[in-house]
Amino acid sequence: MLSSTDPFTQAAAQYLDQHIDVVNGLDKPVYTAFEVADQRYFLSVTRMDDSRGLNWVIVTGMPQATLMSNTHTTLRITLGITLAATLAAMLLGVVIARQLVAAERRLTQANQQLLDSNEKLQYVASTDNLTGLMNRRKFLDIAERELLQYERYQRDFSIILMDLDHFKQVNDQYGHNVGDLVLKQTAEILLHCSRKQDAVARWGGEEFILLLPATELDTAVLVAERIRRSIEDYNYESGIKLTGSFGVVSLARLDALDIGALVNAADERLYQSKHGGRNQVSVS
Ligand SMILES: Nc1nc2c(ncn2[C@@H]2O[C@H](COP(=O)(O)OP(=O)(O)OP(=O)(O)O)[C@@H](O)[C@H]2O)c(=O)[nH]1
Repeated sequence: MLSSTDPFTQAAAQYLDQHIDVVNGLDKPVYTAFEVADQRYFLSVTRMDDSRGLNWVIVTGMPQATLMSNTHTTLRITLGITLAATLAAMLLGVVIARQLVAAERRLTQANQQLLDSNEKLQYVASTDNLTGLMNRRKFLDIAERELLQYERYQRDFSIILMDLDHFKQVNDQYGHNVGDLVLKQTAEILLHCSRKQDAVARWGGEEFILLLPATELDTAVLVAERIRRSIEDYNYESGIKLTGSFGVVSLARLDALDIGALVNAADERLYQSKHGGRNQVSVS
């Protein structure tokens, strides 16, 4: 019935012959395998009826070696693509991670620089550049805060206003640079005579101001006296001797809920000291 000498065709024909009953009853493809002359074949058999009523049996087959080689090639390509994709993804991940780390480092540095400049700006805005003491603006900030504390808790505080006596003569006699040095030395005396929590500021020129928190008038007068004596005893630059005049007030005694009024009252007492002969502390 079949004239082909091809072993696969022969084997397929033989298979169909032996299984013709099974093939006739097929409603879906079947797959099978067999060996012919030490060669293993895979076979797929599909039955089909066409529109003219003819019955067809479609047989496709392939030697195992060819099938395996095709499968291996497909597998190798799939594996190759997967490996390449994984490596590319890892590489991309590493590049992105490095970029992120670098960006974060730059952001942290910029943040730090901003904080540093902000700190410097605040320092410059609140410091007297000759003496290093706080300036008038910073002092007034602190005084306003103390005033709030007084309003809420009735915590009294005192102010000492001090002016060096005849300071003009220092400048005239020794020059402005020595005058500057004397002002710096005075600032050191004030810091030395006060507590850490006291606000010590340069009010302007050769005038200084102190705010003593939680300090009543009597204690503030003692502090002012201690400063007065220290200035009197101090040997300034070039052997200069100086004195200072003081005005002292406390908030509770004045009952003035206004820093301006408080400083004005201290200034009036300072004026009394000047007119009373200088080198003294005036209270009322
Ligand atoms: N070297 C120096 N002198 C200053 C500074 N600020 C103000 N002065 C000087 O301080 C002097 C103040 O003089 P006056 O206001 O007459 O006061 P005084 O000589 O201390 O006299 P009394 O206050 O009346 O005892 C002036 O000569 C100002 O030029 C400063 O930053 N450095």
